[in-house]
Amino acid sequence: MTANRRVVLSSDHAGIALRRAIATHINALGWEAVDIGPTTPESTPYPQHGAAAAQRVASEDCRFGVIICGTGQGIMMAANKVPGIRCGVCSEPFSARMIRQHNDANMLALGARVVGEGLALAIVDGFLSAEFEGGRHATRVEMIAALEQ
Ligand SMILES: O=C(CO)[C@H](O)[C@H](O)COP(=O)(O)O
Repeated sequence: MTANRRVVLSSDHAGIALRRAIATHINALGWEAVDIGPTTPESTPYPQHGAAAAQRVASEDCRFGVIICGTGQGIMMAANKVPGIRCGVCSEPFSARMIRQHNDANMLALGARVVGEGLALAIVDGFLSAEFEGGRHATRVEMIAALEQ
């Protein structure tokens, strides 16, 4: 499958079960889940996993990323340190649609200790089905990019 249908998935130890459920769901939707782990349940620091997934998106090897830790917050913070990444934490589908439509987000962060599996899948659906609207929002996204200089 081409890079523009690939979704990289990563998590810390808190997000392993949810990550696997999301990978299965993403594949069933016709995207290709690129699950970069971790696979074992030992405690593992979220910054390295957020950064690893973010690099796959920033390098355009994958179109989107979905990253998971206990709250989604720490792994989101790490991912957003990688130039070109726009990642938001979402706990409901409306925000997941809006970060695509208005913010052109390329990564979604979820909290495995915040949302259950059913809600998480609905959030992923919202994120993957929405399109960036451009227009006035493009100017604002360009302003975010300028902050990276
Ligand atoms: O949510 C997180 C970061 O934002 C982490 O998953 C959480 O801090 C891990 O905690 P613990 O080491 O107690 O499992």
